[in-house]
Amino acid sequence: MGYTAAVAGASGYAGGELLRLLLAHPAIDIGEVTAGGSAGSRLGEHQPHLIPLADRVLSATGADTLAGHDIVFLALPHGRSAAIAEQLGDGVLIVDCGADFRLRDAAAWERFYGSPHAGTWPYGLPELPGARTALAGATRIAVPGCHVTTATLALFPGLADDLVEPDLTVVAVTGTSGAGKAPKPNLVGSEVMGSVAPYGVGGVHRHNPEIVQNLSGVTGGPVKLSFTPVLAPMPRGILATCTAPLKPGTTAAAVRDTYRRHFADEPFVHLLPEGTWPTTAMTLGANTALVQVTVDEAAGRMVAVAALDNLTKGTAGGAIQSANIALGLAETDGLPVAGVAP
Ligand SMILES: NC(=O)C1=CN([C@@H]2O[C@H](COP(=O)(O)OP(=O)(O)OC[C@H]3O[C@@H](n4cnc5c(N)ncnc54)[C@H](OP(=O)(O)O)[C@@H]3O)[C@@H](O)[C@H]2O)C=CC1
Ligand SMILES: CC(=O)N[C@@H](CCC(=O)OP(=O)(O)O)C(=O)O
Repeated sequence: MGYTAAVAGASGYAGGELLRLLLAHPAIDIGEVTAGGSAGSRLGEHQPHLIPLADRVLSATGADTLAGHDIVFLALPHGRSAAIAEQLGDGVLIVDCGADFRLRDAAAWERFYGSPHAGTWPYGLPELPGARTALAGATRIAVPGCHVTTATLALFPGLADDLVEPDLTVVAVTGTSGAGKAPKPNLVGSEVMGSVAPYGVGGVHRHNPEIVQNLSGVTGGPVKLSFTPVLAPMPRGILATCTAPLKPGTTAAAVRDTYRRHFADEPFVHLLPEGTWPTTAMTLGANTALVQVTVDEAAGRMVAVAALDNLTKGTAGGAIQSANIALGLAETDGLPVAGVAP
């Protein structure tokens, strides 16, 4: 059976990546494409790489333009999803790339986002234990933040198998497209090029509570996290270096075996061969997350590194993967597994 999907925020980075992937999806056709201030203009003005869609005209984002589709992908600024979802009703699958429905803890939401909590939707990270069951048949999906997907995939097997203490450090280097298309003061070209810069330092980044939510869900107990994002002069990609203290008796072989087992049946998450470390380049344009793990004996810590493309597995690809599960399609439909190299 064929489905039709609308994409809201089609002029932005996440919307553009959704459209690129949906063009190759065997069971989903592209319906309405919508935007904010760009409504009325040709899609080709904003996404010149999407040749087959160049002459589509962006419409205004609203329940009227988004209604009548089987699926609505929302790639809008935070805070816009609840009103749209309410007006569209229950008979449509809504997949929100924004943050509005990711957190379960309303107090944490208010502390990090500074606005009232909209609610919680089934969480779109299929590889997390139990997630596929919650996603099957869902009509609402909250797509994780891109740093969150990277850190969660790097760390959850070690925590799930009780090999490490839940006292975690994550340093995640990210490309600039994670910040969206709208101009930002710290994203002026001459300041980004030729330099790397930390931001959101000291536990204040809004992905902190989401990483903790995922990993404390795995351990069933509290999780301590120090998370530092670092902006790098590249358009796409995230590489997260994650460490945790080893529990007594944990060996390098046990760590490797655990990661191999957890990812064995995953179509998109792979433990690389021993000695090969992930790079962002290996994942560009693919829905993959590539992981390597080792033990730093002298420091007594596990070191897990994960790389992914923030716009693909980190947003649009992850959104489509979860939508495939919700609709009962093959999870891999329309999703590339090979990156672009060099
Ligand atoms: N970029 C990434 O790596 C990731 C992004 N996300 C999330 O995806 C969402 C989109 O992000 P991204 O694509 O990067 O952002 P962009 O700034 O690139 O795009 C934003 C889109 O939203 C539209 N828009 C802006 N304001 C309004 C409005 N008031 N009403 C309707 N449409 C509006 C814009 O249209 P117009 O051109 O008309 O302004 C544009 O299409 C965000 O919630 C973000 O947090 C999630 C994970 C990772
Ligand atoms: C480089 C950069 O600024 N990246 C963004 C993360 C993008 C993301 O995952 O977005 P949402 O959680 O907003 O959906 C950031 O760190 O805020």
